[in-house]
Amino acid sequence: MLKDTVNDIHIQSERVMMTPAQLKALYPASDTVLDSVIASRKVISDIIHHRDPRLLVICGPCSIHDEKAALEYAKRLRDLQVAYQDSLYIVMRVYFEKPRTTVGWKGYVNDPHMDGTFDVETGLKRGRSLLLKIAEMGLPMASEALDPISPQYLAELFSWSAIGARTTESQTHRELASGLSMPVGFKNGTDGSLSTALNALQAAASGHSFMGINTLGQVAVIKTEGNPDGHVILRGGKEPNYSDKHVAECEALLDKAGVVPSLMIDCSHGNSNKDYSRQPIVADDVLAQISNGNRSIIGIMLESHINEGNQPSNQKPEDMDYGVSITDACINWKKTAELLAKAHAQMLSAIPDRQIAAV
Ligand SMILES: O=C[C@H](O)[C@H](O)COP(=O)(O)O
Ligand SMILES: C=C(OP(=O)(O)O)C(=O)O
Repeated sequence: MLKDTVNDIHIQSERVMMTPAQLKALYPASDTVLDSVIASRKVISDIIHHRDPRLLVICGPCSIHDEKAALEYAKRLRDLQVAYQDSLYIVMRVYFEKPRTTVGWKGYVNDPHMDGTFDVETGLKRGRSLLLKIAEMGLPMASEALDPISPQYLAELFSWSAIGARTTESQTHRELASGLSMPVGFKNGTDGSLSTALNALQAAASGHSFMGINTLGQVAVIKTEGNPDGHVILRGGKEPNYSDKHVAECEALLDKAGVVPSLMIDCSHGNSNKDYSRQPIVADDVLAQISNGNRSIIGIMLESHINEGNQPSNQKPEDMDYGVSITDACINWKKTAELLAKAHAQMLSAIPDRQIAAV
């Protein structure tokens, strides 16, 4: 075949995929699962709007690469979710799509075999099947909305989403967030810029019209209503930004913009200086702020796995250590359980003071 010298000159190949509707038919969600997703999105919205005084905890591996380990982690987390439900609302990070600073493995959907074969359709199938298994345990799940097409395949099973530090400034992601069915947190920029997240929050609260796909896989103009459950996530940048001084600065900006004074602190990434072992230090500081009367902090994020640290992603799956992250380093299960037990105790004492009127 003659190579077209005008169009697609940098495209090597294309593969037509099954539609979102076909994937959903292959891996259908039961009414019980869908009801629990609806209920958990409502709880999270209530926390963001200060109608529920509990602390939202988005906790789990930096990325999913192994179904067995993900399910074992989910079972353990579900036990703590039930045990601490009076004080914490625990949601598992089930991150299938990874943004990269330059290049690297882009996640379970993009390359599920981790060998550069980019078997996206298998990634979506495995992803949806795993989400259903975790949802059936009754554990709500969180993701990063990175690819603008994949939500049609997977988003109905997520209760919370993040727009990441590398995409908060992107119009595509703001439009996407404006139409997502769950609450969305916007990270500050990788350089620490708060205005990036604040602008995103405001942009996504508005309705937009943009090109996307529908559930039948057809290209469509999507008209959205705007997402009323946006909030900022402080994740640090050139320096950490979780201290009371940084929180006060963010509160002042939210106040000036007339938006709901709700923010989450990511204890990892720039806030831990990318040293996973610092996450409990950040969490301690945040919990102390809450104990001292802070009202705007509605949640924390933790990168946690069964075993600590991380390992290279370019090994054969059989050579990989079980339950160890292949992207950012994570705290292990023991540290996670200790941290959540402490958070539970501190939030139980703080909750009576957090019973403030709806915003
Ligand atoms: O949370 C994960 C990482 O911080 C993010 O995907 C960027 O990773 P990278 O800098 O290793 O590419
Ligand atoms: C990529 C992530 O975070 P950030 O956008 O803050 O780097 C993440 O939470 O996985």
